Amino acid sequence: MEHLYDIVKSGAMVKRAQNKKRFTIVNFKLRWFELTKKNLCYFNEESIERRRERGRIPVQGVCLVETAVLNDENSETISVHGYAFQIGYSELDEKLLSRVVPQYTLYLIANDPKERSDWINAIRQVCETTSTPKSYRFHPGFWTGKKWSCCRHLGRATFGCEPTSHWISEPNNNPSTGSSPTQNSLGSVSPNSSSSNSTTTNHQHSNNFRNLNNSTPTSPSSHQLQQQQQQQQLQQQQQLTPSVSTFKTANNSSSSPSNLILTESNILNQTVAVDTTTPLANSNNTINMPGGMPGTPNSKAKDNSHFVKIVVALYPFKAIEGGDLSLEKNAEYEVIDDSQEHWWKVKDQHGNVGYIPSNYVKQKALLGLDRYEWYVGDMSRQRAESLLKQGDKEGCFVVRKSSTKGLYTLSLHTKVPQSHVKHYHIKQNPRGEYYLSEKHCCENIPDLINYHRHNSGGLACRLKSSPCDRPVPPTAGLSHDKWEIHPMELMLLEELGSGQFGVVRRGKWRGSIDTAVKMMKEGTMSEDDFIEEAKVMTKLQHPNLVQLYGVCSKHRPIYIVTEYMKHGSLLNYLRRHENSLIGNMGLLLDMCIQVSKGMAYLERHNYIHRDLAARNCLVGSENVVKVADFGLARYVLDDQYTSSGGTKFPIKWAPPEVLNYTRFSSKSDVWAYGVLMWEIFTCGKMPYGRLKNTEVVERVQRGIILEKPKSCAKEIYDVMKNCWGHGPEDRPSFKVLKDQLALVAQTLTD
Ligand SMILES: Nc1ncnc2c1ncn2[C@@H]1O[C@H](COP(=O)(O)OP(=O)(O)OP(=O)(O)O)[C@@H](O)[C@H]1O
Ligand SMILES: [Zn+2]
Repeated sequence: MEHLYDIVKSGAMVKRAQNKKRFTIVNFKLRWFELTKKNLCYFNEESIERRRERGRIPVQGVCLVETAVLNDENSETISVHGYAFQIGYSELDEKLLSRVVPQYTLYLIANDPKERSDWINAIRQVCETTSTPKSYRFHPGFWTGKKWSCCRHLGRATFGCEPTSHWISEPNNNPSTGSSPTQNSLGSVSPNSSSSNSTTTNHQHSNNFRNLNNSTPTSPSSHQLQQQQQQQQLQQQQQLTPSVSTFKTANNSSSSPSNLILTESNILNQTVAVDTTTPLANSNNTINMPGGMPGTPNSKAKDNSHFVKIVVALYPFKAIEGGDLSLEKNAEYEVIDDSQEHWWKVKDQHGNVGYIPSNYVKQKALLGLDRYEWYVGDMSRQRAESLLKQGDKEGCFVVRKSSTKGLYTLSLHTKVPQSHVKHYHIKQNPRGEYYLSEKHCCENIPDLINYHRHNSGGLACRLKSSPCDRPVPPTAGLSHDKWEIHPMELMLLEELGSGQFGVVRRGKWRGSIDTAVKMMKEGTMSEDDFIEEAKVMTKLQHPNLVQLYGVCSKHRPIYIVTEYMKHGSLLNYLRRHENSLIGNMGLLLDMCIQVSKGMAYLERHNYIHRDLAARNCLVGSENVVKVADFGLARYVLDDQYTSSGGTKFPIKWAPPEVLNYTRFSSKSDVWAYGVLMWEIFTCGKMPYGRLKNTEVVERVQRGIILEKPKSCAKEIYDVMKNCWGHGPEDRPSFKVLKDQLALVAQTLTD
C-alpha cells in the first residue's frame, strides 16, 4: 500500500531564493528536498533529527514544471551554470482561474542533466495523479526585476514566451502497456504513469548531506539508457571547470555541488555545445532555444511551430545564389526553417524569405554581449594584442572571455609611454556588480564600458573605439546546399604554393569571396570517392578548421575550393617568424590550443585526420590557426604516401599501431598532435632531425620520444609526452587535451 506521505523522491539541490529582485550568490542555498504525493518540502538539512523545514509546495498548486535558463549575459544579476528547472505554482483557487503566469516560481538547480530530468519527471508524475494542470505558457528565463531574461518583456505578468511541454498523458497515449514513453521538452523520456519504477525513490537517509549523488537509480529502460548516455556525453562535452565562486551550504560548510558553476554568465557556451551534435545527422538546430538543455535535441521546438524564433545578424551576408537572403548586420530575422544545420530559411522585415548561413546569426534572446561591437568572445590574449596593435590607436579596446572561465578581460591599446596593450580583469563585487577599479561599479558590463568611455577611472586611458569589424567567418559551402562550384565563377589568381597533389592558387568566387583552389594532379586521388566525401566535408564547420567550400568536379583536373588563409602553411610561418615567435610561449601555446579545438571537433564527429602536422595547418590573420586537409589522405592513390613503408608516408608523425598495422584512429591523430606541438615549440624544426625513417621507426617502437624543446615549459612538455603514450588507450582525447592546455595557459600566461 502506498501512503500519501511516502517519499517519492528525495535529494539535495540548490534553490534560488524566491521574491528576491536580484539574485546574488547569497540567494542560492543548498536544500534537502522531499517529494511526496502531496507536497514538495525542503529542509535545511537531511538529518531527520536536526532538520528544519524551510518551505513546501502543495502538489495540487503546481501548474508547470519546466527547465530554466538562469544565465543572462547582460547580467544585472549573477548567472547560474547548472541544470536549472522551474516549478510554477499558484494558490489553488488562483490556479483554477488559470492565470497567464503562475503566481510563484521556484527555481532549482540539479547537479547534472539526469538528476534534473529525474526530478522534473517525478514531480510531473505526482502532479498528474492529484490534479489536472492547465495548459500554460511560460518563460524559460527568469524575471530580473525589470524584465524577463528570455524574451526581454518588461511586464512581470506577461504571457509566457514559450508553451509548456505536454506532460499530461493523453487519453490515447495507452498508459497501460508501459510501452512508448513520450518525449518531453528535455528530450528525455517521461515515465508512463503506470510504471511505478520510473520514479526514483530514495530512502537513503544517510547523514551525508554533501553527497549529492546518493540517489538509487532504478533499472532504466533502453530509452532512458540512451538518454542517459546522451547526457553523459553532453556532460563530458561541456567543460566543467572549477567554479569561480563556490557557495555556502545552509550549515555553512563550503561544499558545493560538483558540477554547478555560479558565475557571471557565459551564454556562448551554449552555442559551443550546439556544435557537439553531429552535423552529419543534419538535425536539431533548435537546441539553442531557451528552455532547451544545451546540446540535446529539443523536440518541443519542432512540435510548436507557432513559437517564433527571432535571430539577429552578427555579420553581413551577401546573397549571391538564388534562394539565399542577404543579411544586414544587427537586423532581425524570423526563422522559418532551421531543420538543416548550416543554412536556415528566414524572413526579413520586408517579408523576403531565403537561406542564410546559420553561423552568421544568433538567437535574439541569447544574444548577450554579442550585440556589442567591442565584444570578441573567445579570443586569446595574444590574438587580442595583435588585433589591437594593428590599428595602433590610442584607447582602442576589446572585451574578451578571460582564460579563467566565466570571467571577462578588457584589452586596451595605449600609446603612453609607448605602444602597448594592457589587460584588465573585469571583476565582480559581492553584490554582483562589475568593476575595473573598485570605486566604479556598474550593474552590467555594457554600463561599465560606457562609464570608462567617459572616465579613465584608473585605466591607462579612456576607452575609445573598438578595432574594426569582427572577422567574418566562412560559411559551410558557398550557398545553401551547394558543393559543386562552376569553374567559370572562379577567377584564378596567384600561385600560393604546391604540394604533392599539384598547385594551389588563390581564387575569387563570383568576384567577391577569397578562396584557395587546389588543382588536383590527375591520377593522384580516387576522385569519385572524394567527390562524394566532399559533400559531407563541406558540412564540417569549426573556427579552427579550414572550411571546405566545395569542388569543381565536372572538369579535369578537379579543383578543391577552400577558405583562403593569408599566411599560408603553419610550418613555413613558424620558420619565417622564428625570431619573434621563439620566446613567445603564450603565442605558441595559443596556436596549440587552437589546433586542439579544431581536432576536438573532428574527434566529436568521429572524423580522423590521418595526416595532422604543421605543414597541414594554415595561418590566417591575427594568428588564427586552422587545421586543413582532414581526411584527404584516404583518397590518395600513391601507395608511397599511403602505406607505412612508403617513402612519402608521414612516419615521424605516426604512432606504433600505425607503423605496425596502419591502424588509424582519433588517438593516432593525438600522437601526431604531440609531434605538431613539438614542431610549434621548435618553430618548425624537423622532428628527429636527420634520422632516417627506419631509425625513427626503431626508436618509436622502443619507446624513445622527442626531447623537450628549449623554449618549452615543463608543463607543456608533459602534455606532449601524454600524446606519445605507447598504446592508443594510453593517450588522452582531444577533448581532454584542450582542457589541459587551457589550464596550463591560465597558470603560465594570465
Ligand atoms: N587554404 C589555403 N590558403 C592559403 N594558402 C594555402 C591554402 N592551401 C594551401 N596553401 C598553400 O599552398 C601550399 C601547398 O599546399 P598543399 O596542401 O597542396 O601541400 P602541402 O600541404 O604543403 O603538402 P602535401 O601535399 O604533402 O600535404 C601550402 O604550403 C600553402 O602555402
Ligand atoms: Zn520569456
